Amino acid sequence: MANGEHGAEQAASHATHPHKPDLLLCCEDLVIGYQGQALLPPINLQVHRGTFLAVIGRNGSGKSTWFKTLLGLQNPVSGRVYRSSAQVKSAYVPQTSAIDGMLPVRSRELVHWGRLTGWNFLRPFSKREDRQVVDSALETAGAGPIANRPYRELSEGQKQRALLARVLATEADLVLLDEPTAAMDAVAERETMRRLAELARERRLAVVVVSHDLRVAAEFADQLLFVDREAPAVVLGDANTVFCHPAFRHQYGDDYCPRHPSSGPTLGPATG
Ligand SMILES: Nc1ncnc2c1ncn2[C@@H]1O[C@H](COP(=O)(O)OP(=O)(O)OP(=O)(O)O)[C@@H](O)[C@H]1O
Repeated sequence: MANGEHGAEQAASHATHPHKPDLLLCCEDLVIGYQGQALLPPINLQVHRGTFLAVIGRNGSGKSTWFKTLLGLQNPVSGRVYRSSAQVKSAYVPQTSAIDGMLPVRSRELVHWGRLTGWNFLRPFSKREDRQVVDSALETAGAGPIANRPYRELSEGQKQRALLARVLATEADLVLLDEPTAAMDAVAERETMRRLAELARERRLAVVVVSHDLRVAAEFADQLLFVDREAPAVVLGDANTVFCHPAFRHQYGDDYCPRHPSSGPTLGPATG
């Protein structure tokens, strides 16, 4: 997660957007990349409360870089990221855990820390409300049974659940998860994605997840964002729109597209 490329440009890339109900975040002609070199065509999209967006694409296509740019950890090459208000609270679980695996804490404490700021972490479980939120987050993430186990003794998939619970306990408006199910078995992955979709709807959160399981992503996400450096292309839409796009079929084949179209939209930058 560490990134040394903060700069003066960063402040300019985040500004308050005129109020719109449910709008949390907006990318406007956002070009992501490094050292001024674009990785992808411009990204245009809006992230609203109550929605679940899955980001898909081959390795190295720029998914994590987009997350880092949304979070202000990486400067855009050009374009803007707007938040609808300065109060929009984001939570992020990076792809490779930034949590030290040797930390001598139980999962429950790790989740509780997600709610604390400053030195408060020295006063664990001070409020009943905190305990309830932590229990609910552990339950939602399917981490209830491992709540009292030391984090360092967990399997990778169990660690992912504990980290997911930690993010949920922050009660953020916008939750960004970079491959949260990568180390889970197929049953746990489906269950986690289902819970995330429910969470988005019930708690009016925006959940954005990077996933390499295309069918599970399509089953639960409201929209897919497909990014591809080879075409290059950025395609936003429902599963059929994305899976039948020529750039997607070029990478993943025709099997995902129910129409198997012989011709489709022109290959190239496509933003939604
Ligand atoms: N700090 C950096 N400086 C320069 N290039 C970088 C930096 N970090 C990543 N890259 C490059 O940017 C490209 C996109 O990387 P990114 O991690 O965003 O891909 P990804 O889609 O998340 O991949 P994966 O599915 O493998 O996690 C890659 O070619 C990567 O090598």
